[in-house]
Amino acid sequence: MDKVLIEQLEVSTVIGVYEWEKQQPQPLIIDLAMDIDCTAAMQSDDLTDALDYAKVAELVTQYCNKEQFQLLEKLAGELIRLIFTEFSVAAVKIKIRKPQAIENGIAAVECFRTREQMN
Ligand SMILES: Nc1nc2c(c(=O)[nH]1)N=C([C@H](O)[C@@H](O)CO)CN2
Repeated sequence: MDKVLIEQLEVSTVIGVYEWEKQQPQPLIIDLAMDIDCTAAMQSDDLTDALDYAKVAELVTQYCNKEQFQLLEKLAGELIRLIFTEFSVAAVKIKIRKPQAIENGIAAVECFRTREQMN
């Protein structure tokens, strides 16, 4: 299966379990890998036959700006659901890094779901 990727997308969102984390946004870095058949775009050279990664990046950024969750896992699941709703992709892998979470490393979650698994 072909993939369209977005790597190291920087977003800002209110996220965290603790009260101090709920007071202001913090940065997250998101990697996305979306399974999609690129045959039509290969043949036509037309963006309307492709998954427009700029539109996915804009949607994800805007969603993070306005929503608020406690866990990275919840945000990952909601972003996967949103991408399946808006775009014709067969599967999504998402990795969300939270650079400010731990002092001496970078915490992250990585989730993969097919469209069938989300139905
Ligand atoms: N698996 C997870 N563990 C933790 C999360 C999370 O979202 N998923 N979040 C926190 C806190 O919000 C932490 O980032 C504060 O530093 C702790 N563990």
